[in-house]
Amino acid sequence: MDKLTVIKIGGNVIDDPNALKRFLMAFAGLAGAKLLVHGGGKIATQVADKLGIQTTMVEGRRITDQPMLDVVTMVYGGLVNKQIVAKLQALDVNAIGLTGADGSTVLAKKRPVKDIDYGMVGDIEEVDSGQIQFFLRQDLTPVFAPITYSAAGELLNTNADTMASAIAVDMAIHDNVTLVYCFEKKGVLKDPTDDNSVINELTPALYAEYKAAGTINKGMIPKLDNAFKALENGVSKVIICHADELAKAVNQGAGTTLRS
Ligand SMILES: Nc1ncnc2c1ncn2[C@@H]1O[C@H](COP(=O)(O)OP(=O)(O)O)[C@@H](O)[C@H]1O
Ligand SMILES: CC(=O)N[C@@H](CCC(=O)OP(=O)(O)O)C(=O)O
Repeated sequence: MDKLTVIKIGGNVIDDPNALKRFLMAFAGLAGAKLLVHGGGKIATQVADKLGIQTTMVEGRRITDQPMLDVVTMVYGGLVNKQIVAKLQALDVNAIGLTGADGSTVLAKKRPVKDIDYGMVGDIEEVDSGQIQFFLRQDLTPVFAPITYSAAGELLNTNADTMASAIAVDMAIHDNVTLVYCFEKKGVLKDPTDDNSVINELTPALYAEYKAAGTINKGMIPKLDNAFKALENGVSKVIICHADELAKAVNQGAGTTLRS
C-alpha cells in the first residue's frame, strides 16, 4: 500500500496571506502523495456580507439558500481554489483544482429537511477514490473545494472537514492514509484560552469528557466527530495541528493525535 497524506486547511489560515503562504510552502515540501481539501467559510461570510446576504450557521453548518450557494460556489470553487492552485504551481506542485463535481469525485445528496432546512447543503454519498487515484498517478496534486454535486446536477455546499474525512476514508481502500486537520491553534486545547495546553492524545472517552465540560466546543465538535469517524473507518492516523506545524506533525509529531 502506498502512503497518502490528506490535509485539510481551514478558513482562518486561508484568510491570512502570510499564514497561507507558510502553510503552502510546508505542504509543497511534504514527501509522497498528498492532496488538499480547503475551507474558506470566513471569506464566504465576508463576501456574502458585501453583497448584503446574511450568514446563518447552525451546528457549524451554513444555511445555504440559492443566493448563498452562488456565493460559496464563486468563493470556494473559484477564488480560493484557484488562488491556492496558482500558488502551489509557483512552488512546483502540479495542483489540479476540483470541486466534487469535477471528475465525479464527490457525489452528495441534498440534506433532507427535518427540524432545520439547511437548503443546498450536501451530505456525501460516494467518493470516486479510483478517479482521485488516477489524478495522483498522473503526478497531479488534487486541491478540493468544499462543493459537491447531486445526481440531479445540483451544486451543494459541504463542510470541508466532512469532505476531508470522507475522501480520506475512501482513499484508505487503496492507500495507507494519514489525515491532518490544520488550523490556527496548536491542536485540541485543554484550555481554549491557553495555546500551550495542547492535548497530545485524544481518545473518544476523553473527547466525551471535555465536550461535556464545555472545554471542547463550537467548530471543534464537528471537526472531531469527522476526525474520529475517519479513524474508525480505515484511516491509519489522524492529527489536528497548527498550520505552521504541518511538517513537524507528519514527520515527528505535533498537535493532537487521535487514538481509538
Ligand atoms: N478545546 C478546543 N481547542 C481548540 N480549539 C477549540 C476548542 N474548542 C473550540 N475550539 C474552536 O474550534 C475552532 C476550529 O473550528 P473551525 O472554526 O470550524 O475551524 P476551521 O475553519 O479550521 O475548520 C477554533 O478556532 C476554536 O475557536
Ligand atoms: C455546509 C457548510 O457549512 N459548508 C462550509 C464549507 C466551508 C468550510 O467548511 O470552511 P472552513 O473549514 O473554513 O470552516 C461553509 O460554507 O462554511
